[in-house]
Amino acid sequence: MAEEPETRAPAVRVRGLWKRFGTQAAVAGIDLDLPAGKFIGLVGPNGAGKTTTLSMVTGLLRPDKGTVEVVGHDVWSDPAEVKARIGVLPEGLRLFERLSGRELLSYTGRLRGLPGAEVDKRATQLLDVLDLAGSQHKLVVDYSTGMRKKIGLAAALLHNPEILFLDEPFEGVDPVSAQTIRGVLERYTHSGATVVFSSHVMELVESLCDWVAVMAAGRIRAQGTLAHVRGEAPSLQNAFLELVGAQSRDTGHSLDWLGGGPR
Ligand SMILES: Nc1ncnc2c1ncn2[C@@H]1O[C@H](COP(=O)(O)OP(=O)(O)OP(=O)(O)O)[C@@H](O)[C@H]1O
Repeated sequence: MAEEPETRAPAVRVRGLWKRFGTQAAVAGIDLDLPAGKFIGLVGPNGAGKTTTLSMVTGLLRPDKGTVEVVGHDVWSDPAEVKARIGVLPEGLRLFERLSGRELLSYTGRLRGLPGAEVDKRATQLLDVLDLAGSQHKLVVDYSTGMRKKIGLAAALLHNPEILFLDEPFEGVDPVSAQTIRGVLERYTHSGATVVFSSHVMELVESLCDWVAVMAAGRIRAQGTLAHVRGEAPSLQNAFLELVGAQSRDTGHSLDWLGGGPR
């Protein structure tokens, strides 16, 4: 199927990216061209290399080999330019636990060089939209998993980045909060910004994303528009299982002791 012609420069351009941990290649020489202004899903099974890839793309982990450009700037030779343009919600989000949600946003906004009054205005709006206004004076250490994701998202959005990278943003989030996060992200991409997020949840990716990259065992198995990656398969889930070679996997026949029979 023909891809739509892309007029804007890619949001992310990755060439020959490698990362090894000991003898294992977590990311094995990948190339990626992520278009600007799209809602992009990076999908793959556990251990595929999604977090390692996102960490290298956002300047959190140094690659062994390869290059990453974000909106035309090299992540490793031009880090300040890149970091000013991106927002990141990393995996295993580390936050300043002894600050309240409101203080965390004030601190983040000032680190980003925003004027105090603007930080206050944006923080109030984000806390409100993300349904955290009632907990804004609570310490982050006392936040639930979903609240931590939401305050992390608010901190990542505060400086109005061009690209937002989110590692499993919906994990541990209840359906109401997920809907709220989804609304914020949809509004953000409709204004021309780019979202790149990792997930295992195919239904979610299928309903949110217009562009998908499928990763397995450290390699990119497919990338392109949702329709292109789905191909003839009835759903993204089916296409994904085929791409990662999971269709024929033993689904537990060897566990003949499990369930009925003697205990
Ligand atoms: N710091 C590390 N030290 C050693 N091995 C690592 C490290 N980080 C990742 N790995 C290994 O690299 C591989 C890719 O891990 P990664 O976390 O990138 O996968 P993932 O696709 O994000 O997985 P998941 O969906 O389970 O979070 C895994 O086999 C993992 O064990």
